[in-house]
Amino acid sequence: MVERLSADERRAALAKLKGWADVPGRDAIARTFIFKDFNEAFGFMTRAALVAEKSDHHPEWRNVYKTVEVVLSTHDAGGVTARDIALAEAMDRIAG
Ligand SMILES: C[C@H](O)[C@H](O)[C@H]1CNC2=NC(N)=NC(=O)C2=N1
Repeated sequence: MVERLSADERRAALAKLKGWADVPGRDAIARTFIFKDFNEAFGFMTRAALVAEKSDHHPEWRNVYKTVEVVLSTHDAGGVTARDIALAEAMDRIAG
């Protein structure tokens, strides 16, 4: 059973990530990615989806043209866990 991060652990994790922030009123983190065009945005989502599937940990995301809004939280734990941080790191790497 993966455990929710404490507030301190989450703050430290956010400091390591690029452009992720707490979601007000919810135990989740979010980042909005803006790409050159839809092709780049969807390519990002395709690569991130493969990582999500491989790690069995999936994002909540919304894509409008070149923008991808991502929210990460571990549903089974009811909040942010190490799995969310790992997926956020992977997304940051994919987005470059
Ligand atoms: C059965 C499957 O392993 C679980 O439902 C996984 C799938 N992907 C998941 N993704 C996220 N974000 N949180 C989960 O708790 C979760 N659980």
